[in-house]
Amino acid sequence: MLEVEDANLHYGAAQALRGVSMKAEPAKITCVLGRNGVGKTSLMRAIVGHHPLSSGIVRFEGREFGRRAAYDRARSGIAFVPQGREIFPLLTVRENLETGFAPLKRDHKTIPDHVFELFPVLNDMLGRRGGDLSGGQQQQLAIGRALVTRPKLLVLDEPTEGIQPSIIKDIGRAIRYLRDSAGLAIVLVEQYLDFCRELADEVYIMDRGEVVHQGPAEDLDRQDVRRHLTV
Ligand SMILES: Nc1ncnc2c1ncn2[C@@H]1O[C@H](COP(=O)(O)OP(=O)(O)OP(=O)(O)O)[C@@H](O)[C@H]1O
Repeated sequence: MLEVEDANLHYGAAQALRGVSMKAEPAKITCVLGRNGVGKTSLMRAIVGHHPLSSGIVRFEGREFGRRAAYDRARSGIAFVPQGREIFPLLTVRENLETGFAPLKRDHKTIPDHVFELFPVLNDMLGRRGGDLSGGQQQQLAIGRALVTRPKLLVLDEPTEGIQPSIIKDIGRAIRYLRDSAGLAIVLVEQYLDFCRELADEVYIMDRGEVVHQGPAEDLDRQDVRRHLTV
């Protein structure tokens, strides 16, 4: 469904991705791991169209994206939950969710029921400002907003960062539901290894802009694989 082939990405003279290839499939969770600054966010930004590749291909459902803009990719069914959540602090929870309507056709502009089933707190707080929510609630809001766009592929960049354990569990349950019941393809960038091990089907490990390991989640128990993740 999603294929990245031989991706290179630069910030000026600095190269952040070096020949990266990866895939993500429907009803599977693909985890991207690696230490700080190895290029995980850059890869996600290239997939969703926030930063252009210098060379290489991003293909979704058989179509090459080339230089297509982020909103166009959202319309094709890609949703992004960015690192740091980026919710609108002065908009209400409802208004934040409704920003997800942007890529939808007029008669699809509704909030799907499963958003409130997965995250009941959002229903309880619809009239509250986004900035008044806790970090964990904001993360649930960011995921909810992404689901409003009715994605086929959900890209999550470190959704557990700075979040309390009970909400991490809720987020894990939601991600599993989205894979198993909604059949979404999920790409998950994570630093929290146990969360990844519990959820992932396929794992990619990056180091210095390159993919240094690819394999099933069980590989994370191998010492030669783990060494890529230790400081
Ligand atoms: N906008 C930018 N301009 C210049 N360099 C950048 C920019 N964004 C990232 N970089 C650099 O590119 C490299 C990869 O960064 P990236 O954020 O993709 O890594 P990461 O693996 O997601 O790290 P983290 O886990 O800290 O989020 C780093 O060396 C970083 O300093």
